[in-house]
Amino acid sequence: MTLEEQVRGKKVKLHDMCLRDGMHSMRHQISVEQMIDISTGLDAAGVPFMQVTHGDGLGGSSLNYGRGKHTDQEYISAVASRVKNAVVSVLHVPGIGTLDELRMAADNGAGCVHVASHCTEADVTEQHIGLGRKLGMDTVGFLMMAHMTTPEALVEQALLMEGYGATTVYCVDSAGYMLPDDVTARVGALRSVLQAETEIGFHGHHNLGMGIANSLAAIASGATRVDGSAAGFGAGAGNTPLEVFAAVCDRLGIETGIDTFKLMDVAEERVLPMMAKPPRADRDALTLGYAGVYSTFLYFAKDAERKYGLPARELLVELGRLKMIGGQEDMIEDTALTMARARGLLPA
Ligand SMILES: C[C@H](O)CC(=O)C(=O)O
Ligand SMILES: [Mn+2]
Repeated sequence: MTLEEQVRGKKVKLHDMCLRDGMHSMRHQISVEQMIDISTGLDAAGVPFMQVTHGDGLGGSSLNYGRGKHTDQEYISAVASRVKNAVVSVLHVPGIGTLDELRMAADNGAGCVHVASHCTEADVTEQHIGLGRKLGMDTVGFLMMAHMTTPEALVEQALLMEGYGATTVYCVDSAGYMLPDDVTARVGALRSVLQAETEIGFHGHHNLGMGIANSLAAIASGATRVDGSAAGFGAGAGNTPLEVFAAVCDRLGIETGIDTFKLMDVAEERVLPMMAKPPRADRDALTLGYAGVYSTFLYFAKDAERKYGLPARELLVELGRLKMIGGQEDMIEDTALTMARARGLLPA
């Protein structure tokens, strides 16, 4: 079967990430006014879900991850009180965010939660998925850095999340490392084992320029939810550019319910002007995808380059070799210092 034959007529829910994943590229400094401008535009374009929080999710505003311009509560309440149809979602990483913060998000109008863990650590999500369900939220298990484990092992983790109550489970290509066959293997494995009523999602990064191709592979393998960002605004080289993906879906007969021209206008007129630096696969962002490194490490590595004269690309390759994962942001500085000292860039 051709790809078109595999996907034509499928119904897919697109989820915009520019106001959450894009936070990484803005060092978490998006203003409430920008949030309102963009979220109301996305809503009018018919985007069914949009995510709003600090880039690292609820409670992310900290020394380790970077302080946010506003609190999560300010962002969530501002957006949720203005959008008419879209569901406002939050990212929630147990250990960064607390159960109280999840309650706060629901109280302020968030209707969906992505409960995230590293792809081999789903057991930390039990209480949080349970609370999401109890609060009546659309509760999603979000398995990050999914390239670091096998399809079979990913299925085991997804089964845990499903058992805790997640009604959707995501395969997350946090590093933008996967190629379409990697996505097909993982999403296909999830689809063949999880219950029929459990939805499968895919969240891509565009570090190797594969966001669109990988999202199509996910749909062909059974995913019904796909994340992307207007104007591609996300960590690393950005997420799957949502307006481009919506246009591709139109061409292939995939039903998204989105007004593609309106979404293009939001990307062009509201998101693009906000970006200090539009994400692109420069040599550092490309290295994330090439070496399988967490996309959110990009700006930390660029900071280390400025401070110590250590090429960001070389630091990222080392972080990949050390298999550093989300939550180990403090180790970026540590590794940079070790490398800089070893190279005589700093006193021993
Ligand atoms: C905290 C990360 O930005 C979550 C995410 O979007 C990813 O893993 O990708
Ligand atoms: Mn992401």
